[in-house]
Amino acid sequence: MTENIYDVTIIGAGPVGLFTAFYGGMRQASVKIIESLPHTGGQLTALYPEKDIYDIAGFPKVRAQELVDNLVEQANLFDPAIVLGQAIETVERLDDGTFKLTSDKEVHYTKTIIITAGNGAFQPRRLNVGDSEQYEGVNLHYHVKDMNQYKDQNVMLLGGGDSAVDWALMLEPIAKKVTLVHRRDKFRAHEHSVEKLMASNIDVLTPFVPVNIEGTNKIDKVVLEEVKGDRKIELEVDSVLCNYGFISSLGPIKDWGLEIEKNSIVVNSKMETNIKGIYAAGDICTYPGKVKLIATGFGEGPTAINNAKQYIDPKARIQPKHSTSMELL
Ligand SMILES: Cc1cc2nc3c(=O)[nH]c(=O)nc-3n(C[C@H](O)[C@H](O)[C@H](O)COP(=O)(O)OP(=O)(O)OC[C@H]3O[C@@H](n4cnc5c(N)ncnc54)[C@H](O)[C@@H]3O)c2cc1C
Repeated sequence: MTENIYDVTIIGAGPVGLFTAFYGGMRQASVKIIESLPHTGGQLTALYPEKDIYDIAGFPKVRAQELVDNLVEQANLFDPAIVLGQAIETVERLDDGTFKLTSDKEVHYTKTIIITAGNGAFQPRRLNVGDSEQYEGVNLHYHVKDMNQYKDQNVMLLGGGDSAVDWALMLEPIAKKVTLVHRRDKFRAHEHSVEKLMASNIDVLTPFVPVNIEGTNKIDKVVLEEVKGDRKIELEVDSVLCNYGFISSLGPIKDWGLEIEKNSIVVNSKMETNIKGIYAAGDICTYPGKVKLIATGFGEGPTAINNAKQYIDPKARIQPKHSTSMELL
């Protein structure tokens, strides 16, 4: 079993988790990173992939998803194990001092843990209309895994943010027909995308909400109702893509015995929590003067790694060698 015990397991593959994974590799730790969503990137990918960020050191401007792609490329220099689609639920310290982490699907063994869980595990906000739950993964989806799955289909998208509008635009050339339904006349998405939407062949239905779905083995029909009106529309669909955003919750991590203050994990200047061997960094952690920014998390991750390294091997230096002295490839 020893080969399955990682030096560091990072919970959460947001920007801070990804950079922490890179840094762990640079300090020659074996690293596993576990994320509840089916993709990396945390808030950047889930909430604002197309927005430009201006306060990342060295980047006058960078698109959120581009920053995530770069962080993944940087982390992959050291080949960390990346586990997607698993929310970590419980932790147990074993007799030899290592930890056993249990997700909703698997167990993981590790010498140290760095929690970079942001606001907690992200889950898509669900449709909750009729018995919609039974169609999840059949023809009701919350993520696009493969655009070609929608080839020549009648696709209905629900939502008014960037994800809904961007996916509608991307699916338009592939699907037979795309309908976008939003409960308000005004879209929250980027102005430029909304302009493109209005000039496209996408059927935009506002202000409408789905009130019922009909089908047997899959959703065949969606019933829409006008908000504050009495118009009803029934539309036949092949697939429904719901983009109502995400909800996040610290969930079971709250019960691990960690010191929690206002939904954040209390750490000291070494990023240590009150449980030896467990560290926290990024939006999830708090200490006097903490600010929740990507830039601060990018400093906290390396601090956590350097101290975790010394926890595993008391002879290891906290102060790392400079990356410029590393020979890569
Ligand atoms: C609209 C918007 C604009 C922003 N603009 C800026 C900006 O311009 N500059 C800036 O510095 N900051 C900005 N921020 C804030 C920035 O996004 C956060 O500070 C940053 O995402 C924090 O990174 P993180 O890695 O700590 O957490 P997150 O990005 O929240 O990632 C945490 C990840 O951990 C996962 N996770 C949580 N719990 C578990 C679990 N139990 N098991 C497995 N996985 C788990 C979550 O699913 C999530 O993917 C913005 C935020 C928003 C919403």
